[in-house]
Amino acid sequence: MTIIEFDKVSKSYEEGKHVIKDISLKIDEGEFVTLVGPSGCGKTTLLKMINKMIMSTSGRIVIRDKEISTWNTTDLRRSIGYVIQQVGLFPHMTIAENIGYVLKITGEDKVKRRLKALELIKLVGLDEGYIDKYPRQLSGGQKQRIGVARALAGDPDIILMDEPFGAVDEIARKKLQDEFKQIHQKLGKTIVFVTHDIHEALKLGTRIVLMNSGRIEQSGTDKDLVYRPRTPFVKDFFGIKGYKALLDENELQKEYEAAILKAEGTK
Ligand SMILES: Nc1ncnc2c1ncn2[C@@H]1O[C@H](COP(=O)(O)OP(=O)(O)OP(=O)(O)O)[C@@H](O)[C@H]1O
Repeated sequence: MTIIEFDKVSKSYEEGKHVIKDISLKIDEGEFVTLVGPSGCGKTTLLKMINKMIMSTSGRIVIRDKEISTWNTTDLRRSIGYVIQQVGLFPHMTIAENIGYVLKITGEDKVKRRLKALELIKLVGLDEGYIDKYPRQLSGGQKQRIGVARALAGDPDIILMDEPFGAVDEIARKKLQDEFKQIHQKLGKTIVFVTHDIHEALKLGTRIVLMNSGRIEQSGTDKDLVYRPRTPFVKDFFGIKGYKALLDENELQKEYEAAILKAEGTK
């Protein structure tokens, strides 16, 4: 069932200069949609229109069967998790308090908030011992995990993520991706995830939406985009990186071993 719908949506920040151009897109419940494309193509603008952080200039946006202008902004935002690159944890609050913040606003008692924080900290792969620490005592990757836990605290059915793993190192990033993919499979939330990283987009998305200058160039599965590109732009964008991303770890290992054997044979 459709949970987010864009119907001929456009956006201009300056008169006559559209950064989103007539986009129509339907996202079903439980989908993991990655928005990918070159810098400035409009990914963040499109994402922020879902929780009313940016208003469209024309067209219709429908969230859970309700036209966006009829949503109370606070209600809408509380029902949608939001994770960005700089998670912005409150420095003077413990991790438990940070995770439980939304629940505090909605009136949950302290015991329930702590139980929820404990459940979520484990879900995002951290030891429960971290619960009484402060953000400054955590690494960048750990802070991102708390950002994810906090976004899940209010049990939203939609989660928006804008380059959430962009600032962490390569190894931590890969681990976060693997774990977050599992969390999605387990919880079945609808995720809209902005990234400029081809590998990340293909690995995480059940559907990948490639944007180009404010339009959708192609939308489909990883195989659709890499093996069946509809335009030269799609083909060029994914290129060899796309093929590599679709090879699984075993195939990559085999490729690597074959390259070594070949190199040794030519010594
Ligand atoms: N508040 C704003 N005022 C004017 N122009 C803006 C504003 N925000 C974004 N833009 C412009 O709109 C276009 C799309 O920006 P957006 O941030 O949505 O792109 P993006 O694909 O997310 O880029 P990136 O990958 O670099 O973050 C860009 O040309 C940008 O300069």
